[in-house]
Amino acid sequence: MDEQKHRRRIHYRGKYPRRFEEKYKELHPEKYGEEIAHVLAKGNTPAGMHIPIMVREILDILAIRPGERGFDATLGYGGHTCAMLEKLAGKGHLISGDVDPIESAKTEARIRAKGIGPDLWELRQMNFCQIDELVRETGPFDFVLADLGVSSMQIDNPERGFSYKSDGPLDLRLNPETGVSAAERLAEIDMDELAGMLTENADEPYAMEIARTIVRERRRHPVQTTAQLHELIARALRGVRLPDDLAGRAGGSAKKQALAREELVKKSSARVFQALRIDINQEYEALYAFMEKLPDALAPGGRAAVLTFHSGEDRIVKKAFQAFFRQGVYEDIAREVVRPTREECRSNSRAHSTKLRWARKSSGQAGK
Ligand SMILES: C[S@@+](CC[C@H](N)C(=O)[O-])C[C@H]1O[C@@H](n2cnc3c(N)ncnc32)[C@H](O)[C@@H]1O
Repeated sequence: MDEQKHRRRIHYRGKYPRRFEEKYKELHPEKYGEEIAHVLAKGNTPAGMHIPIMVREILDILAIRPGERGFDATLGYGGHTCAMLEKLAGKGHLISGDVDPIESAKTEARIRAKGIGPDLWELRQMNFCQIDELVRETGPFDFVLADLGVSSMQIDNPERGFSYKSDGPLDLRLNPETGVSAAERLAEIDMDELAGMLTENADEPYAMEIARTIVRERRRHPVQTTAQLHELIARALRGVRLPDDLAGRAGGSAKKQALAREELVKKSSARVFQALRIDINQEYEALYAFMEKLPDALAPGGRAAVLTFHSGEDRIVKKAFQAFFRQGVYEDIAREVVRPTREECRSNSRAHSTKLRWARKSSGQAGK
């Protein structure tokens, strides 16, 4: 009995693990293979990993042949990079970029541990909006992939502040070594600009209520953690009428009404975090520049695929592909957005909102 208690104390300090590293056994795949398989079977992503989305569709579109040269603009956990490297079959060259120095270093170590050397694969810590500078050095690519947004490792790590689900500093920078954190941004932005940002970047229906509450409350308590921001969103929504769909489901039951309000706060929180992330990382500006520079980064006949996760991103990608197609720069583009299969969405809950678009550069075109 005593021995059992003693063993418990070693495994769990207190009823709940206090640190991210303790909570997630999945962070040590070598020790906890079974737990990881269990998490995957439930359609969830094990902590510290990212499951690549629409790999088969992307490989079909990019039609990579051994000997070609490519650029993966968003390395992340390296799932797509590894799938593309397999297609190269040891011949050709792939460069993978990412702005995040923290996760890139870990991914690089994992890829090098597979015995893949710099002659075949290189990492660049860079923003993909600088693709033109890269191409000046390397020459144009036969294939380019961009899988936008954030990786599961970034979202799941409370130290990065990407999610309200566990408390941590309100940072949200893809590269914490530069720029301002979300906490710093929230300390100085004025109310109208904040409301505008929430509407423009995430279609937040309660943008003004949330902006007003944040600006009023920050005088007394600067917003420095993810939990504080979540609490302010909940406070801002306390007085609002439940939208019809949630109210209808809740009916007259007080318990169901409370659950419906929780759901409302959860949805708004997800949107507010998304809007802030887009703002402080200047994601729309980066994507716009990337899409503008992409034609010159592709060799004649070169293929590009872009995965997006919300309507703001998809709009920029769609418009750029269509505009260059009309000019004859691309000889073909996706007429319809490509979506993940139902099976993929079931096995990876993070695939639901994914949209894939592609373009092929005209064979006769060197530059735009
Ligand atoms: C969805 S994840 C990519 C996952 C990856 N395809 C995989 O298989 O693991 C998106 C990645 O893009 C990076 N990223 C986002 N915006 C970027 C930008 N403007 N330039 C470079 N990397 C960016 C993020 O840091 C993140 O690692």
